[in-house]
Parts: sequence; structure tokens; C-alpha cells
Amino acid sequence: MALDAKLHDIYDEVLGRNPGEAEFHQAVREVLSSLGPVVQKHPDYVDAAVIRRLCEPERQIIFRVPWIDDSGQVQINRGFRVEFNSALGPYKGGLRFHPSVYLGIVKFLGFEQIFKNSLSGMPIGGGKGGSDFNPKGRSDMEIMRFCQSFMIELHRHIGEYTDVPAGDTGVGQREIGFLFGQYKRVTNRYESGVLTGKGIHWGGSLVRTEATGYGTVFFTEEMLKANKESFDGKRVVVSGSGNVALYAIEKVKQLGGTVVACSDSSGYVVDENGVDFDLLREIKERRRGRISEYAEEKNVPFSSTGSVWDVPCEIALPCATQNEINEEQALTLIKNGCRYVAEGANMPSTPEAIERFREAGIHFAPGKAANAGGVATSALEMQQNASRDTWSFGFTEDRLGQIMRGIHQRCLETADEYGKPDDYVAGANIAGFIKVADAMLALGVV
Ligand SMILES: NC(=O)C1=CN([C@@H]2O[C@H](COP(=O)(O)OP(=O)(O)OC[C@H]3O[C@@H](n4cnc5c(N)ncnc54)[C@H](O)[C@@H]3O)[C@@H](O)[C@H]2O)C=CC1
Ligand SMILES: O=C(O)CCC(=O)C(=O)O
Repeated sequence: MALDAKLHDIYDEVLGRNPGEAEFHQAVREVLSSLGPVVQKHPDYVDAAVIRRLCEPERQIIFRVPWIDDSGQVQINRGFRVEFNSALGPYKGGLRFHPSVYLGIVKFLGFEQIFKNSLSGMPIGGGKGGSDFNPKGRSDMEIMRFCQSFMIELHRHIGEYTDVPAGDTGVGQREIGFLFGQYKRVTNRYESGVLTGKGIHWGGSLVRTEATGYGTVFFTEEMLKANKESFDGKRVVVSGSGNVALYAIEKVKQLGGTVVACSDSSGYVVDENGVDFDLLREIKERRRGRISEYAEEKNVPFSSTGSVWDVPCEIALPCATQNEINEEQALTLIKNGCRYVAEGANMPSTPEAIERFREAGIHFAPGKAANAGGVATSALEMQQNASRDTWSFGFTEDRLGQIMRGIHQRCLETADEYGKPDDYVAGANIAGFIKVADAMLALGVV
């Protein structure tokens, strides 16, 4: 989509200052493409260089992570933490451990996080981190040694009032445990609020594990309700089978839909009777196995070629990774009758795919709105830590539901106000942006 002239200059500057960071460029362009009507109404956002400042992280930390594998060999990975924007609160965002991680991925995720966290209504800034470490196939002891080495450097930069990491791809409760243990050891502080996604007996919140997937489904339910529909009887395809995907699958079933397919990086399974959440969770969370085991145990088809998006559905929930729906796959979804797409993952649809969805009148919710339930529940975990309290599952899930309904309403109201009715991308970008931009104006040039 074409950019307004002033925004185009800003985008060119971002390209020049951040060469080779394609995912970061994509995330910036997607936000800028919504801001034309905003800068026309509020030229001060450009005059005070708010948008240019937003595109430059406040701090970027890159560090060496040496560790010893089970055979006694020294391994070296690279660690990152990008502290992007703290106008609304301490930097907040997950850590990703995956071989594809480099600065451009961490910056795209950190940039998205600014607007998502703003939209969530919680007092949290945006940041993200991770490493090119590949946890796949590593023993628990190797994971622990890696996490301990990672935290030896990271602990200098984080804190309850500074920067609060959490999990993301490749980082779940096991890794958060090793990271928290090392933080506690090197600082000699039981500072519960320094990390979220902790276990329930050591400062964690009920519902945080389920929150991103549940939140995505709650958001989708609101989209359906806005069109006088429900999940009841709908065919749903979910990509991935990790943290976000698993709990999206569970909640879709609870709301009356049928998840007919899901995937992992080795392929996808189709189960016309509805994916069996308990079995999938057993394979993925406990055995750390491959999705083909599901197909073998249920005697259903597994495919290692093609795409999960070839499976016909009315609702698509991409919950695996960035750019996993390209233009061709978007066209296949449309041809097969898909009418709703809500992003559980961060930036899973390419710009061309989003354009095809828009042309076809698909109800499309971007990740920064639809998957904000995870980070919002992390903020609820921080609230519980600060008040030395523990909330019940029901109470916390109700709070998550209210937050997702609030985000949905803010997206639609803002889209309407700026002349883009029903455009969740415009609504999310503009509503997320304005709150941070106003805070930055109020805080002066810092
Ligand atoms: N965990 C959280 O609370 C949040 C996660 N997200 C985003 O959701 C997405 C998934 O994160 P998690 O579930 O936490 O990670 P995870 O590590 O638990 O699961 C990732 C899943 O995606 C699959 N996958 C990865 N690449 C794939 C590919 N090319 N094709 C098919 N499947 C692929 C993996 O096999 C795995 O099943 C990421 O984009 C992450 O940034 C967004 C908000 C919060
Ligand atoms: O819970 C958090 O702090 C971070 C979640 C996250 O990384 C995300 O929203 O993408």
C-alpha cells in the first residue's frame, strides 16, 4: 500500500539505517501504511519526530553466549535484547530461541510489541530478545547451561521496573525457570516481577500458559459476533502446535468449532473429527515429539509437503511463525471459502496475502490485536507479583476476556473514526500508535 510523502521519507530513512533487516522493514511499513490519516490530523507527530524516534530502538544489546554441550564441546551463540520503547512502562516482550534469530527478527518483534502492548491497555513498553540457539534435540542440561550463560549477561539489563522478558518461540516454562533461577542467584534477589511466564508455585499466573491462544480465539469470537455469527459448527485450521496453537485449539473446541488441521515445521495433520487437544498436548508439551506421531496414533493423514492452508476452512488461525501465509496460500484460503483470519503468531501473513484478504472482504485481524492476550496476561502476572497475590483461573480468564473485548472494540472504533470501517489493521495500528505517541510528546525529547 502506498505511503503518504512524509511517511515515505521516514520509511526510506529506516531502510537506509537498517540494511538487510527485511522483517523489520516489513513491520515498519505495515504500521506506517496506516498512519496517513493520523499525521494529517496531527502534524505534530511528524514535527516532533515522534515516528522517527519510534523507529529507532532506545537500546540494542548484542552479546556472546558461550556454553558447554553434553560432549564437553564449547558452543557459542549470539544473544539479543532490543529495548525498543519505554514511553508507557518498562520494556516488555518475549525471548525467542530459534536458529533463524538475528537482529532484524528481534527488531521486527520488538517494534510490533510497542503497539501491541499499547493496545492491550496495560502500562508496558515494548521490547524483545532471543538467541540463534536451537533448542531442538538438546538435553535439559544443555538447555539449562545455555539459559544460565544467557542470563549471566542479560541480568545487567533487566528488572521489574526496567525490562521484563517472557517466553516466545522456543522459550516456555522450562527455559523461564532456568533463566529465573540464574537471575535470582546472580542478583541475590527474589524479584518475581523480572520475568513472566513463571511456574504457578514460583510467582507465575494461572492462565498465562493458555493466554495467547485463548485470547486469539476470544478476539475471533468478537469478530464473529460483530457479524452475527459464532464458532458453532465452523471448520477451523490452526497452524503450528506450540504454545499459542495448542491453547487456540482447546478454546475453539470449547466454543463449538472444529479444528480440522494443525501443523509443525515438519508438516501437517488433518483430523476431520476435530484435533484431539489432550493427545496433541501430550505429544508436544510432554514428549516434545513431532506431529507425525499424532497422525500415527490417530490413524489420520500426515503430509510433509504442501501447506496446512490447503485444507478448506471458514476460519484460519495462523499460530506458527512470521510470513507463513504468502499470496498463493491466501488465494487458496479464499478460494476454499475462508472468511475469517486472526493472527495468533506475529506477522504470519505477508503484505501481499493481507492485500488479497482485503480485496476479498475477508475479516482479518493482525497479530498485534489478536495475540495481545499473552502479553496482557503477563501484565496481570506482574500485578499479582507486585501485590504478592494469586488469582484464581476463572478470575484471570475473565480479565483476559474483558481485555480482548476491549481491544476489539478499540480497533473498530478507531477504524471508524479514521474513515476505515471494519479495517482491523488500521484500527490496531492507529489506536496502538496514538497512545504511545501522546506519551512521547508529553515526556519531551528523550
Ligand atoms: N508464546 C506467546 O505467549 C506468544 C507468542 N506469539 C507468537 O506466536 C508464534 C508461535 O509462538 P509459540 O507458540 O510461543 O512458539 P512455540 O515454540 O511454542 O511453537 C511454535 C510452533 O510453530 C511451529 N512452526 C515453526 N515454524 C514453522 C513453519 N515454518 N511451519 C509450520 N510450523 C512451524 C513449530 O513447530 C511449533 O509447533 C510466534 O510468532 C510468536 O512470536 C505471540 C504472542 C505471544
Ligand atoms: O508475555 C510477554 O511479555 C511477551 C509475549 C510476546 O512475546 C508477544 O506478545 O509476542
